[in-house]
Amino acid sequence: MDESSIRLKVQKELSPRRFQHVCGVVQMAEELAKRFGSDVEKARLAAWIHDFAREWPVERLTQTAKESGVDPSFFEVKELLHGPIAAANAPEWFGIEDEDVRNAVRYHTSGRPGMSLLEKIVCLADAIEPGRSYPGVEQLRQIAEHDLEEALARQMDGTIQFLIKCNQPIFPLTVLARNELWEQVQTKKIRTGGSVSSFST
Ligand SMILES: Nc1ncnc2c1ncn2[C@@H]1O[C@H](COP(=O)(O)OP(=O)(O)O)[C@@H](O)[C@H]1O
Repeated sequence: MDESSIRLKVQKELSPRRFQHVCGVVQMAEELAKRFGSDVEKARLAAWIHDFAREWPVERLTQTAKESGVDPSFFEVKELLHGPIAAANAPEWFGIEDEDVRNAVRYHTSGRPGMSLLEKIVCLADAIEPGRSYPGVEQLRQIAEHDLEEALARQMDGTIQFLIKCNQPIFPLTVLARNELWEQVQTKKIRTGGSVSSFST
C-alpha cells in the first residue's frame, strides 16, 4: 500500500482532531529522522499508523489484542494496547512488514529498553509534535534539536511523574527505558566532556 492510501485509511478511522495529531507526528518524525540520520520513509510510515486503533472502545481493543497475539503485559495498561494492535496487524492492514517500523509502532507510547533509533524518533515525535501543548514541551523541543536521548529521557520522566501524581500504574518497560536513556545521556556527556543540567518541569 502506498503512503497516500495509508494516510486515507488512517484519516477514515480517526476523529479530525486525532488525525491532525497524527499529521503532526508524521511531520515531526520526518524532521527527527533527518536530524539524527534515520530512514525518513520508515519514520513517516510508523507515524502514520501509530494511533490507528487509538479511538477504539476498550472492549474492541482487548478483543482484537487477544486475537492478534499481543503480549499479555500490555493488557495491564489498556491505554497502551492500540500500539501493539497496529503493529501486529500492520502487514495485513497496510502491507507493512518491516520489524523496525512495527516495533516503533508497538512501543510508541511506552518505550522499552534497547530502543532502536527509529523507535526513539517515533516515541519522541508523538510527544513533541507541533500540536502538543503542555508545560515543558518547548524545552523538550529545544533539547531535541541536539540530543534525542536526553529529550526522550526527560519526556519519560514527565510521563512517569504525571502517572505518579494521578495514582496510575506505570508500565515497567517505561522505567527500564528511562533508566537506560539517562545512562546513554551520561555516557555521551562523559565522552564529550559536557555535563547534564538539572531540569524542572
Ligand atoms: N508508560 C506508561 N505507563 C502507563 N500508562 C501510560 C504510559 N504512557 C502513557 N500512559 C497512559 O496512556 C495515556 C495515553 O498516552 P499518550 O502518550 O497520550 O498516548 P498517544 O500518543 O497514543 O495518544 C496517558 O494519558 C496515560 O494515562
